[in-house]
Amino acid sequence: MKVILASDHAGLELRQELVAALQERKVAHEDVGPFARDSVDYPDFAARVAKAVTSGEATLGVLVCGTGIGMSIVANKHRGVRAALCTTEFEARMARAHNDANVLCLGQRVVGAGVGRAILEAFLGTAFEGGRHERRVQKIREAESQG
Ligand SMILES: O=C[C@H](O)[C@H](O)[C@H](O)COP(=O)(O)O
Repeated sequence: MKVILASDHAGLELRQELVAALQERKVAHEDVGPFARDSVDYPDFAARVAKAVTSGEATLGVLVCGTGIGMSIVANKHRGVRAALCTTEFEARMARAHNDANVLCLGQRVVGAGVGRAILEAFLGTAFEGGRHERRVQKIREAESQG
């Protein structure tokens, strides 16, 4: 498994915290920035992560902005991305188990470092259940191809 992470300026510190968590757990990852506090535009960084996930360059993506909302909106514009904005561990588990979410979005202005780490661990530690959920995820794919 390889995780790719990005943020905007408003998510930089939480992203760094999540990178540290992945390093501690020896999870393969790539941090694509930004690496300075200058104001940047979240769509640019969301696109980088979305492309890595849909191309297979990375297994899962993590995006952090102020609220996580902008990142989730942009990521979900990319075909094949199922981005989930999570504020709780429960949401993160369900996003993987039921929705086969492949990108986790977090808001640094919403959740603290400890909760953010716990959400990431729940997301990475939960597998897609398949079964009835596979049929529903397939309908998401069909909706994408119609859109
Ligand atoms: O959804 C958007 C994100 O929360 C951005 O991080 C936020 O809009 C950035 O705001 P500002 O430019 O005021 O730091």
